[in-house]
Amino acid sequence: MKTVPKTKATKYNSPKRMIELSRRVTDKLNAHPHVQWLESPHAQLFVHQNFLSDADCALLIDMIEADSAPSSVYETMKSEDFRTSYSCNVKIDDPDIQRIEKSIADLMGLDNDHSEVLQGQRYEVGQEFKDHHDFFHESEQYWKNEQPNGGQRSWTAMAYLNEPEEGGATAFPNLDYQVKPRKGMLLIWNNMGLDGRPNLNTLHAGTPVVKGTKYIITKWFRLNRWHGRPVTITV
Ligand SMILES: O=C(O)CCC(=O)C(=O)O
Ligand SMILES: [Fe+2]
Repeated sequence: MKTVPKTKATKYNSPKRMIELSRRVTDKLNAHPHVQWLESPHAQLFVHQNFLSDADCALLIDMIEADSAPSSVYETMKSEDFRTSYSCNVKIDDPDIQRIEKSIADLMGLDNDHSEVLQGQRYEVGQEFKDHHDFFHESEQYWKNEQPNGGQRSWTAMAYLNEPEEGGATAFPNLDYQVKPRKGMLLIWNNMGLDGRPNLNTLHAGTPVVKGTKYIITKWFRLNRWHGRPVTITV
């Protein structure tokens, strides 16, 4: 696996604890009858084809749509120009959201309070999320702020809420994988390598939607407890 140059091991990125997490999650997922391992020597990726019910997909889409109304919205990443989709943090105190969040954390054997607030995204035709890593690049300025706020991102879970008519696949260029959106499907991967350090081969993109609309939810887990609260912007 291709990993980043060695940085100092701290409680915010501890490779030892990342390796423990990796074992815990892979054991849990490998034992699950409906989870498939997407075989790759370069990264740990899994898929659950039928994770979310149609009703849950519908209520999540409704929530993403409602959030785009000109009222009070949560917004964190809109400023990143490589991400042209519309994104929102869903209502964290909604009982359905809490149930869905818990079901993802339970499936993976991870603590829900180590994950960031569930994020919803809508991509219209032409919108995309260009090549990026979900882990934090520890040489960047933002890493200082993220350290006490849960530390490094460990695992990602993302679910497709619908199927755009064309385009919108999630591409992993270093792994030669393109995952085509399927309604209710959950895609899970480890952002760390087998050495417990950020794995550059997890580079991925939400490719442009060609026809239709794409809706997803993403959940990023941290090594430690996440204390972040979304910033509220009133439009
Ligand atoms: O839209 C996609 O397929 C990828 C989304 C993604 O990479 C993310 O939310 O971190
Ligand atoms: Fe991502």
